[in-house]
Amino acid sequence: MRVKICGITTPLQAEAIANLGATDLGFICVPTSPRYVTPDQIRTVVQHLSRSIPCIGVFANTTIDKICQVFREGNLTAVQLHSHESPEFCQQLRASLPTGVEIIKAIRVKNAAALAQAEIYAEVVDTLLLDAYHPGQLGGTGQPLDWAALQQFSPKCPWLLAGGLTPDNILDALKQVNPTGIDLSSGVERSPGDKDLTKVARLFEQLQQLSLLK
Ligand SMILES: O=C(O)c1ccccc1NCC(=O)[C@H](O)[C@H](O)COP(=O)(O)O
Repeated sequence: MRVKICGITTPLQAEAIANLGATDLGFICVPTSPRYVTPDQIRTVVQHLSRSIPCIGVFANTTIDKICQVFREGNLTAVQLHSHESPEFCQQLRASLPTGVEIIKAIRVKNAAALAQAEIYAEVVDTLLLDAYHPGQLGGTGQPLDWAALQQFSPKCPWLLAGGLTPDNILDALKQVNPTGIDLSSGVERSPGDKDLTKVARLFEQLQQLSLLK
């Protein structure tokens, strides 16, 4: 299973989290976030990783030019769009990024209509990410989704479950929902941007238990 740990800010934590089993690292490129990292900071983290692992930049309310600039300068490998980007925006971004770069579209699930909207994006992006809707925060909210309402969600492309996942609730979530992967941020933190390696380790212990059960 794909396990993306998002809101990475330091080389030491990135390396430790990759070694614990994360398949992807997420970097918040949204200046208003407490987890914001500059392209220089991302590049430093990426350069210090002892092995290559997908590094995803998370963007919101910005332009294609800016995304492409940060993508290049940060040495990123994929892009996650976390705001109101239209399907046309996703297509234009695809044409502007190097061939093969993964585009992930986050859908903040406010109601059933959001799930229907997700099906439209599944035609133009590589991967979907379902996150919690919060009126005042774009992401990293710690709010779980209604997992029971996602049992039938089966888009045409791979998808990641996000929103308020923790080492304590991950097994419960994955018993109800069957995503391609998961994304965690605040559930494995001490404070915004400061990951708690003990919680990350416990997450992977829990996931190990799940693979033994399956
Ligand atoms: O994490 C942020 O601060 C953030 C700010 C602006 C846009 C997106 C942001 N995070 C995106 C993520 O992919 C988070 O991992 C996702 O929202 C889940 O967060 P959490 O509920 O804390 O696990």
